[in-house]
Amino acid sequence: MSAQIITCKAAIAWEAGKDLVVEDIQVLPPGPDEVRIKVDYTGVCHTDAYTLGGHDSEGKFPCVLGHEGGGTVESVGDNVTDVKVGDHVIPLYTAECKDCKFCKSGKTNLCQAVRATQGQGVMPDGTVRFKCRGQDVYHFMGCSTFSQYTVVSKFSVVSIAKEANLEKACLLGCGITTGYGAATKQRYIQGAQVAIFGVGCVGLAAIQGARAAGATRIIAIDTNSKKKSHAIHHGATDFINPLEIKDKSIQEHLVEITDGGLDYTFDCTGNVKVMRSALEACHKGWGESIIIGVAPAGTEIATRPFQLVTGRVWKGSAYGGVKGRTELPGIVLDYLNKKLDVDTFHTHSRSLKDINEAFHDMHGGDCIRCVVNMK
Ligand SMILES: NC(=O)C1=CN([C@@H]2O[C@H](COP(=O)(O)OP(=O)(O)OC[C@H]3O[C@@H](n4cnc5c(N)ncnc54)[C@H](OP(=O)(O)O)[C@@H]3O)[C@@H](O)[C@H]2O)C=CC1
Ligand SMILES: N[C@@H](CCC(=O)N[C@@H](CSC=O)C(=O)NCC(=O)O)C(=O)O
Ligand SMILES: [Zn+2]
Ligand SMILES: [Zn+2]
Repeated sequence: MSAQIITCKAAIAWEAGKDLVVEDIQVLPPGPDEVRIKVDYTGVCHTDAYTLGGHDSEGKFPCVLGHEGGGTVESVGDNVTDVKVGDHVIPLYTAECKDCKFCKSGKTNLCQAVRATQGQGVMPDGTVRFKCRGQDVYHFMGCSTFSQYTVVSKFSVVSIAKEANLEKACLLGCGITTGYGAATKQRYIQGAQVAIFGVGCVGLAAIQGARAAGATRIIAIDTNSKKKSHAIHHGATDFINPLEIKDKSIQEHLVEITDGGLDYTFDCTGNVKVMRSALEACHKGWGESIIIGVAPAGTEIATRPFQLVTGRVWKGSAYGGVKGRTELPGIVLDYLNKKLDVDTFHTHSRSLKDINEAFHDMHGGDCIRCVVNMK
């Protein structure tokens, strides 16, 4: 029997800068290369707030935000073979087609098969699967997990072990995998001195990745001293609140205490001034700074070119460099085998009707991740 339109609840972002509105939405059946998912849980990431705040140059409204979900496959299109009805799945905002130039390069996880339409808020055929009050509603990051049901491309979803609790595993859809992957994928991190700027969900996961990969000194830097205990729990050896450093910049302080600078630094704030500090805290000749944070539209990074001439490297990472369909099931197994701590990132819970409170939680200073129960 072919799939029908589903009417369910979703949190609609009608316009930038306004609260989400939870109301009925119609979710169309999946196309031949698509998967319809019953979303069980979703995290709320800083990037959702960034787009809702009007800072995303790709932001399209009205839309269904959310990209850190876990759910169950409800129906699949005729050409879908890798996931089946009833599977537990994670939607992937970084798709993996396994066939494009990017996927086949072996150099990047940035599959381009659906990226152009994803950025326009539509499915690969150029149309949407959401309607509300008779109006088309855009998709977001190819996931739109703030709806009880969503439709994604078959390249943007992966099945995971059913033993993994989706209330926790949903966080592997973005924040944890992003930080953990970005650190573990650095080639020479074993024995390295590392600094992580911003220790929210992404930064804490980067600390955990650096520890797992054998970094010997891991310096956590955050303007919120309440993050210190979380940072130490995940493996930081030092915690610095940059607001407490007087008479010198944080990068000067870091260069001093590390005998010339860090081997690796990670920006997990999205603040372009912090990105500069992170680059300039790197060791001359070889230090590498990885930008993970997403900066507001219109902002730009700056440093003296001499910083790069003298051997520091500035680069970036999306979704931790992880290829979702190939690698995420193994990361979920690491979680199940207790090699990766996921549970302690889940500090707050909300129901769908209270989803706006999850955004307030995020800015409250004591929240790592708020998980929304979509039932
Ligand atoms: N590249 C990618 O694939 C991804 C990027 N991101 C981006 O990564 C960034 C981090 O995300 P997330 O962990 O969810 O965000 P959080 O807001 O949870 O964490 C950021 C942390 O940085 C702190 N901070 C703010 N300003 C400074 C500063 N000047 N110096 C040091 N610390 C500071 C914040 O403190 P306070 O709480 O006081 O504000 C907070 O503790 C965001 O920009 C997000 O959009 C997220 C996921 C994937
Ligand atoms: N749309 C923005 C850029 C937003 C961005 O950089 N997104 C990250 C993921 S953030 C997750 O929480 C990312 O993966 N970027 C790579 C990509 O292909 O989008 C803009 O237009 O600036
Ligand atoms: Zn995110
Ligand atoms: Zn691809």
